[in-house]
Amino acid sequence: MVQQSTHRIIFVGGTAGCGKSTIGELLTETLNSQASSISGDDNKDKAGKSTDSTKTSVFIEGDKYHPQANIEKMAHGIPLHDDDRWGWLENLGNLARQESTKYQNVIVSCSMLKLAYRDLLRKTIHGGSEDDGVEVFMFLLYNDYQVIYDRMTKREGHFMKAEMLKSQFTDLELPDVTKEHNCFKVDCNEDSPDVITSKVLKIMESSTY
Ligand SMILES: Nc1ncnc2c1ncn2[C@@H]1O[C@H](COP(=O)(O)OP(=O)(O)O)[C@@H](O)[C@H]1O
Ligand SMILES: O=C(O)[C@H](O)[C@@H](O)[C@H](O)[C@H](O)COP(=O)(O)O
Repeated sequence: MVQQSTHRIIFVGGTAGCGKSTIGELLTETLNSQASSISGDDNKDKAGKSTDSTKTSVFIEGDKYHPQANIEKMAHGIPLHDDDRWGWLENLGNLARQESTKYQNVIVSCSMLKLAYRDLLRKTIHGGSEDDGVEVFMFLLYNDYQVIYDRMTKREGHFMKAEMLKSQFTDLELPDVTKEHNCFKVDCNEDSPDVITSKVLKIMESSTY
């Protein structure tokens, strides 16, 4: 079990369109609701969401932190290269670390397709020491190409178009949990966001600290 005093940084990753934002947001809301029902603090807004004063978890949408040049590249259908990604990943790692001093759980959506990207995130967060009271979890949401492609063609107003999905699958390096601590592939199939979020929570619950 994760110790109560441990702050968690939970990355939700995978290819474009796999559901990072959807699951990241739902996971954050679920953790906030759990915390407010445990504390008996029922400060909810009209939509039933936890209010700021009760929040123990925060969501960071990784796409919001891309430099403009990256957004323009992707919007023009040009896949990013490693050199476009290092600075973005480092910023996200630093931001997550910073937020973890304020929140019990920091949830970050970030594709982190390659092992080297995940290594950089872990290194940025922990520096030299992993014994720093911050536990990093990484989840790579996985679904069949066609399922994601179809969803992306229906998604409106996003800079990333479905045609970019091929290059995302080419870059994708799925994790092997025996080699990457606390890094898990989550098979999404046709599961609903609620079911996927429960899977993620269950994995964290059963992981040892
Ligand atoms: N489990 C799911 N079942 C059905 N549709 C989903 C599911 N997860 C996400 N979606 C839909 O798929 C699209 C892509 O999801 P999104 O969260 O934006 O992915 P990402 O952040 O990984 O690019 C959105 O239109 C979203 O509503
Ligand atoms: O919502 C999406 O479609 C994705 O999140 C998408 O925006 C993309 O995956 C990365 O943010 C770009 O970076 P990568 O090329 O490193 O995935």
